[in-house]
Amino acid sequence: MSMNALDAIAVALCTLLSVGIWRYRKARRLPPGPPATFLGNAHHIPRTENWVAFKNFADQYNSSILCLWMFNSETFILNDYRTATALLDHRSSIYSSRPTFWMAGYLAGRTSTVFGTKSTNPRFKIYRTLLHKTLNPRAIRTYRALQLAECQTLLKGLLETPDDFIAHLRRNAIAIIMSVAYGYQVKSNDDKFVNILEETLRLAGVLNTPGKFWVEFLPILRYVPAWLPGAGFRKLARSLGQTMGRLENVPYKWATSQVLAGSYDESFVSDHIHDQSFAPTLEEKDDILKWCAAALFVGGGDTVSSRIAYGLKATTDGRSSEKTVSVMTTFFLLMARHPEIQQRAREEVDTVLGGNMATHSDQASLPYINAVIKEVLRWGPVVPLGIPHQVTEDDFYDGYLIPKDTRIISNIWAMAYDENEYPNPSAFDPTRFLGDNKQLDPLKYIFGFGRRVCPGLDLAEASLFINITNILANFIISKKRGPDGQEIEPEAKWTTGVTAHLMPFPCQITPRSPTALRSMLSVSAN
Ligand code: HEM
Repeated sequence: MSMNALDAIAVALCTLLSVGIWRYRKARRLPPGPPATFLGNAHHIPRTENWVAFKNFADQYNSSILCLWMFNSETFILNDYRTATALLDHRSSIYSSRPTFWMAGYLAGRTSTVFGTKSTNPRFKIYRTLLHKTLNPRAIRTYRALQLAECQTLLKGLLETPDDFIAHLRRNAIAIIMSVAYGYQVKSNDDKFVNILEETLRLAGVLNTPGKFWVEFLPILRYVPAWLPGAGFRKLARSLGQTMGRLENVPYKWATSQVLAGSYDESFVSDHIHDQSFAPTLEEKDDILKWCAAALFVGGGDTVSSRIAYGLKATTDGRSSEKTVSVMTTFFLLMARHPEIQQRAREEVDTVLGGNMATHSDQASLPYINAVIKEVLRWGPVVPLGIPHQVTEDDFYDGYLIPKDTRIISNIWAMAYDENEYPNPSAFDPTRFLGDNKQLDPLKYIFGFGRRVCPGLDLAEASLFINITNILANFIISKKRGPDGQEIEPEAKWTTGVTAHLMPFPCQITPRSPTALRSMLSVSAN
C-alpha cells in the first residue's frame, strides 16, 4: 500500500474516532470544551500560564465549567467562584478526593503525601486533624513571638543588604515553618534542610511537567516492564522518588533525635511524638508524623517564600540569578509600581503605630493594610490552578453530568481575574475591599476549597500582615534606576507549576530612618 493510501486511512480513522468522542460527550451531557481528538485535549494545554488559556476557553464556550479529555478520564475546569464553591464547598463530601498522580505519586512511591492522599483513605482524616491542631487560629497565637522575632531579622537583613531582599524573604518564611514543624532554627541562607526542600521541589517539578509523560494520560502504561525500551519513565520516577524521600525523612529524623536526647524546642513533631492515639503501631505513627511535618515544610516553604527555579534564567540589575519569588515579592513589585498606594498604606501605619513595631493585635486597626494584603493575593494568585480534586460519585450540576472519578481543577486565577467580580481586574486597587460596595473577598477562594482548603491559611495571613506592615513602616520601595538614570520598570513574568512565582525584578529598598530602625531593633533585641 502506498504512503498516500496509509495517510488517508490514518486521517479517516482519526476523524471517525474524534467524531465518535464528540458524539459520546454530547450524549452524556458533559460540559463544553475544545474538540478532543482520539489523543484527547493534550494539545490544547499550553506549557506556560495554562490558567489563562483555560479562562479563554471558558469565555469562548460561554460556560464556567469546561471539559477537557485526558485519554481515559475527563478533567473539568471550574472557572468562576460561584461554580467552584457550589461544588467544592457545598458538596465537599464527594468533591474532596485527589486524582492519582502517576509519576510523582504512584511510580515515585510517594502516595502517602498529605497533598496526594485520597479522601477515601483513612489517613486523610488523621492528617487533617493533626495539621488542624497545629495550625488552627488559636494554636497559631503561640507562634506570634516567633513571627515577630523573624520579622526583626528580616528588617535587619533589608537594612544591611537590601539587594538581597529575595534571600531575606525566603529565609523568613522557611525559618518560621522549620521552627513550627521541627523545632529547627535556620541559621544561614544556605541551610542543609532548605537545600533538601529546594531539590525536592525541583524534582517534583520534573515529574509533574504537564504533558511530558504518557503514563499520566494512559495509566495502563504503568505496567510496562521497566526493562522495555521506552519504559525509562518508570526508572526515572523511582530514582527521583528515592531522592525526594530525603524531604520527609532527614528533618524528621533530626527532630526525633533531638526530642529523644531531651534537648529540643517545641514543635509539631515534639507535640505528637509521644501520642500514639491516632496510629495502631509505632511505625505507622512515625510515618504519619513525618508526612504531616513534610506537608508543613512544603506548604509553608513554597507559597509564602521564594524558591530556586532551576533552568530559568533572569537578570536583576545586571546580575544573573535563578531565583523566583512569591507572595511577599509580589508585594515588593506592586509597591515599586504604585508609590501612591504605598504612601496611603504608610500613612495609615504611621497614624496607628506612631513609630512602634506592629504586632498582631494591630491588625483590626489597619483596614487599608488588610485591603492591600487581599489585593496582593488576588493580583498574583500563588497557586493559580489549585491542587486537583476528584469527585467520588456521579453528580449533576447545571444540567451537566459530572461522572465519578472526574478530575476537578479550580481555576483560581480565572476567579481572581473575573471581570464580573472585579472591574478592570489587571489593575492593582486595594479599595476594591473597602467601603460599602466591597468586591468578592479573595480569601474565599485563594486558599482552595472544601475539605482540602489550605490548612496553613491563618498562619500565612498572620505572617503576611506582620511583615508587610513593618516593612512599610520602615522602608520605601521604589523603582531602581539604570546607569542612564532612567527608572527600570519591574516586569511581572510568572513561572508555571503548581505554584506560580514571579521572576526576579530590580527594585530599590531605602530605609526611612536607618538610625530609628537600628534603635528599634536593638530595643527589641534587649
Ligand atoms: C499565601 C500562602 C498560601 C496559599 C495561597 C496557599 C494555597 C493553597 C491551596 C490553593 C491549596 C489547595 C487547596 C485545595 O485543594 O482546594 C493548598 C493546600 C495546602 N496548603 Fe497551602 N497555601 C499557602 C500557605 C500555606 C502554608 C503556610 C502552609 C503550611 C503551614 C500550607 C500548607 C498546605 C497543605 C498541607 C495543603 C494540602 C492540603 C490537603 O491536600 O489536604 N499552605 N494551599
